[in-house]
Amino acid sequence: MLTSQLVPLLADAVLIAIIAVAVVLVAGTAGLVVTRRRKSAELPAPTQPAPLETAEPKVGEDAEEPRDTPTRTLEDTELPALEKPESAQGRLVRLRAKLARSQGSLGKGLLALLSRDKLDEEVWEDIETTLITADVGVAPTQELVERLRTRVRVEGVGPEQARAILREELIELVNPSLDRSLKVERNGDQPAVVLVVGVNGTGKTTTVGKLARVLVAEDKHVVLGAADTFRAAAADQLQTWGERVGVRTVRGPEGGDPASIAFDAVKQGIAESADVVVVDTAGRLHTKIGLMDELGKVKRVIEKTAEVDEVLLVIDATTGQNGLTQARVFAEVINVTGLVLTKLDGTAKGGIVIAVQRELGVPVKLVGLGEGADDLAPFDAEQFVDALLD
Ligand SMILES: Nc1nc2c(ncn2[C@@H]2O[C@H](COP(=O)(O)OP(=O)(O)OP(=O)(O)O)[C@@H](O)[C@H]2O)c(=O)[nH]1
Repeated sequence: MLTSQLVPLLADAVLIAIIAVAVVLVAGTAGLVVTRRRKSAELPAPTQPAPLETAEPKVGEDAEEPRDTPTRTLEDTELPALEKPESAQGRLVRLRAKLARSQGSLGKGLLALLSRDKLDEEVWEDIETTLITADVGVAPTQELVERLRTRVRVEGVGPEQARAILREELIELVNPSLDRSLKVERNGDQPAVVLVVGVNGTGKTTTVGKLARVLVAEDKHVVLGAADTFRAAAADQLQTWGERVGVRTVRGPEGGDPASIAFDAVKQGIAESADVVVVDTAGRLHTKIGLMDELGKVKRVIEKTAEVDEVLLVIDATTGQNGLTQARVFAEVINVTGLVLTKLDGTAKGGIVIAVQRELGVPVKLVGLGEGADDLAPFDAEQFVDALLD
């Protein structure tokens, strides 16, 4: 009896419990959905890509006004004007005054001594001292004094002859017969390659920049290689030089392998059908064997694709005898084909031109006469001597 009464009661309780659980579950799910909806309402809606306009471009009367027509003006798109570098011819003429100013004491000093009424031993000694002080070097000085003595004895001298004789003998000493032309002509379908080397701070990067201008003035298509990965600012410096005259600079990561950048620059030169690729290298002390060996590697790697036509050694004219030592060591590791004497504007020691050519048997091809963009000139023996005697 009791059981028969309890069973329906239990069944009711179970039913109520099931209904309660069901209600809680439904309410919970609804709550979650609401919370999710709220959260997603707080996030920005995912952006749907705008449908692509597939309209074909039309021509003639069918063509629509380009979307950006009203804002596109000539001023908006104008590129910065490229600089027009000064032509190589006539640079030394312009720079002659600078040369005369810095080297005046050498030329005019010699002329004053040689024009004396009486040329005794003391005067000849003073002539020797003047030449040695101007870094002409001992052997060339003795040679010159010997020749002057002979000519004075044979021809006699007044002030006019003194100038003429001195001019002739100085030109002879600077050697006008040397080939000072830069090898910057394409070899078949390949660009000429110029490698610029030297110790730190001699003016390599500046010289490469200035040389690019000389070449652009000759209508050459130039590519620059920033293989000085040692000095952080060198690549930027070079790129700025290049951009001013519309020349591309190939560069790599800071501290990267200079040989691979040189290689890439030459490859770029070939791809662009350039006339000349000029490669700047890091300044290296001639006493550091590892760095000097690296130069040989840079050259060999370039030679996998192209011939190296010029290796220009940059020497700071203000460093005197040290410049000669550098020249000697560089020439031992790489076949130097030309010398660039920089900072001739900052020293009275122009005699280094004679000394360094003698030392290497390689001609001075370019001279740096200032920090101005066009203050690099092809070297010319006669004009150089004329500037000394001006
Ligand atoms: N007065 C004068 N200064 C020069 C001349 N050539 C270069 N310079 C200056 O010399 C300094 C060094 O020049 P850089 O071209 O940076 O020398 P660098 O050999 O590339 O230097 P590293 O990369 O450190 O080896 C700069 O201040 C140049 O402006 C020149 O003919 N006359």
